[in-house]
Amino acid sequence: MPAPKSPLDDLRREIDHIDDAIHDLLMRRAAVVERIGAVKAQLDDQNGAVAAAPPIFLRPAREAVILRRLMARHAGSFPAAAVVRMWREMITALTRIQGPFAVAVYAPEERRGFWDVARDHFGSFVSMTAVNTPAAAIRAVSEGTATVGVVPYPAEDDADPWWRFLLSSDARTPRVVARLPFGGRGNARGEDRDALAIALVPHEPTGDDRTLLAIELGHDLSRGRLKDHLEHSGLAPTGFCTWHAKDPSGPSLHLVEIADFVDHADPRLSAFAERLAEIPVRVNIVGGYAVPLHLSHDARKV
Ligand SMILES: C=C(O[C@@H]1C=C(C(=O)O)C=C[C@H]1O)C(=O)O
Repeated sequence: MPAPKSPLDDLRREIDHIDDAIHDLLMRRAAVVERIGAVKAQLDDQNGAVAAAPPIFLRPAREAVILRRLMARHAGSFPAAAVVRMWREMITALTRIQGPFAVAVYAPEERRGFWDVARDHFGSFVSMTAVNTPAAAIRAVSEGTATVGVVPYPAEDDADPWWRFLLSSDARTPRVVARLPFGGRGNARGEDRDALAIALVPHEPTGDDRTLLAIELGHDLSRGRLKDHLEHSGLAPTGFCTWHAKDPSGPSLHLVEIADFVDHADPRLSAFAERLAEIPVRVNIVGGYAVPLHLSHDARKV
């Protein structure tokens, strides 16, 4: 006599069908990503990319737009933060089928939190190396041994800020391209501040962005005045870090975060330079990032 049917059997069969459908879609998505990779490599060739430099397939802005769009339609009991984690694992896994991908993370013994947020963002199967200084992460990206570097979000008290090394407009100087975590810290260890991802890809707009400007001033100027000049030029600052070479009254370098996407052609930058006509000024776009998601579900708050 056949065993009586358990009420679980039908439901589990339904799960098996759903899993097949999800799996089919994942395989289909991989095939489309491969086609996108081929188009990107072709475009890179047409744009005369340096032949010796392998194409970089990562597009952090597109990734942010994908996740924002999904979170806007998300409903039901599936935790939103878990959806983001699954997509993050998938996106890097698929970017890796387009071409090489490796991450260099500033994660010395006592700062393991950066390793965790990098792993949450780039997935658990990507090649990831811990380095002991942010400068080493920058070097790895610049030399091509890493596709992405993960460095601490700048802080006011940094004695030797890493962002000073991103001032060159040379094609091998990495740009800031993302802020981590993008979908909440989850169970990442430590209370480290956020991290920034750097890579040799352009800073692209997503519709909700921050831009990091490095402003070199020939004479010292108070932060209040600098802030006024920026605001009057339409560039609303949301954060400041200042670095003085040696002499506090001499030239200073400011890293200013602007609450918008800004590129070199932005008329607000020329308006700003005009306002500062009497002071030698050099503005460098260090990159920027898509504003991270604000998810109500975070493991720490449960
Ligand atoms: C597929 C692409 O390449 C990468 C993979 C993405 C994805 O899996 O959706 C998104 C952006 C890129 O980092 C793309 O550029 O669209």
